[in-house]
Amino acid sequence: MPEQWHHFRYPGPEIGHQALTQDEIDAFGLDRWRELPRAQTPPWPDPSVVDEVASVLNTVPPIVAPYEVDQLRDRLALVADGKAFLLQGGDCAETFADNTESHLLANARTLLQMAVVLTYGASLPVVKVGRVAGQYTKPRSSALDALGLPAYRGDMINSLDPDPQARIADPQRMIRAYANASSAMNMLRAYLGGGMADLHAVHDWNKGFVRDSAAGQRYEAIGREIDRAMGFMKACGVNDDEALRSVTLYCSHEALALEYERPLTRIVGPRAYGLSGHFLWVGERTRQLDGAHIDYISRIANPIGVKLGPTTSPDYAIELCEKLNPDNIPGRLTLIARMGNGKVREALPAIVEKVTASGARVVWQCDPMHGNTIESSNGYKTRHFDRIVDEVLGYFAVHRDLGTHPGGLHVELTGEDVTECLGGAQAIEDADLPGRYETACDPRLNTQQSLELAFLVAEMLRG
Ligand SMILES: O=C[C@H](O)[C@H](O)COP(=O)(O)O
Ligand SMILES: C=C(OP(=O)(O)O)C(=O)O
Repeated sequence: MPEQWHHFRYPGPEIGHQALTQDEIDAFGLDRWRELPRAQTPPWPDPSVVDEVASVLNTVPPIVAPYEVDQLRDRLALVADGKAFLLQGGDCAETFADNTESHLLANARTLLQMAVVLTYGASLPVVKVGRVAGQYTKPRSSALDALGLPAYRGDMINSLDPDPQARIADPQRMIRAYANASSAMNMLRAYLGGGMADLHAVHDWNKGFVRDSAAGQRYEAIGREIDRAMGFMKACGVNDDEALRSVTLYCSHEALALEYERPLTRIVGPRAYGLSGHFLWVGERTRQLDGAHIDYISRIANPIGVKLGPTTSPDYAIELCEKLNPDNIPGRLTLIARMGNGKVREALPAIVEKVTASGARVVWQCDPMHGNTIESSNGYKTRHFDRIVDEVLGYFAVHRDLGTHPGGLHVELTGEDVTECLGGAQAIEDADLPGRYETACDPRLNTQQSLELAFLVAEMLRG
């Protein structure tokens, strides 16, 4: 492993305790993005307020710790090597109003249930990453919404309220986003390390409206098998395995508002870490090779991801690997295919083939959501479960044909009983969408649909 990737373990030089000269700081190039072309820049009305906010964010304690970031990169290295699976999911757009204990726990429970289904079904360790504690920005296709108002760009930037004043980008929202992200992470760490994720409690995650569904019943059956296996282990004298009692849930979000990311980036020892989250990704609309976002993520030590839409060329993917992972560190780079079910079978193979032939060690991940967005007959932005499943099937088929590891799944989901995506065992139809359509941006899978998908993926991994 190259020297600069050696782990940075506590106790080591602590954040903020290093006396670096300005030249030494500049050498990290963390502000180079400011001179580069940039898509989806938040329309801040007054740059001086952005600077004031940055000076606050510069000194706050970070949301995650460098050693956790290193640990996630190591776990993702196992995924790159085909020895683990990456499950990433959560809200499309987190909101301040929904940053509640019940919402966070519902989402975490859904991820835990999916992870149990995958771990049990596929006998593979599952690395769990939430779209949580920072997923407060959204890239938009258009600067104006259907009402002609400035588009909602995520709670970190403006408000969802359909009011011209509320839609003005407000830099102070970055401080609220930071506060909400820190409290979310604080609560999740406490619950997941403190008994909620104990495998002895698998049945407790299967709550009310899910328990009675077909997916919930199937899950209960796995829960009973796990109970039996734990009883067996106990009888054998294996009683207190920490791995069965707590779970590490890493947090992730799109690195879109660089005015937020930069002050939360800290130089620790020989490297810079983006400490707003463990895993940061760059989206389909901001992945220009010479653009600001790719430059920023190239300079931090975090595990990072880039979304790849159907127009991605194999050459672009190679250049991306060279730029973002020149040392070819496994676990550093995740390539997230979001091609659409109609395109994945034709667009993905050449990319996987070329990247594999180059020797680049990446994590492959499938986002079956973002290429499958449609408008329902009654005007809702939605996705059909069948198309989501079909993209996952296509993605697995591509990897099976090429002998590569279909390393992970990236989905927008919620632990609430929403009606945002069509289909699934509940057979949600257009007319059902208004019932509980609560997302601030894109439609999410509800818990039952999420579990159904997890069962399908587990079967494919086993196969
Ligand atoms: O979540 C992803 C994007 O922000 C979203 O799909 C863009 O949505 P829009 O096309 O409604 O702007
Ligand atoms: C905007 C997103 O995805 P994409 O960049 O793939 O459209 C997202 O994942 O929130």
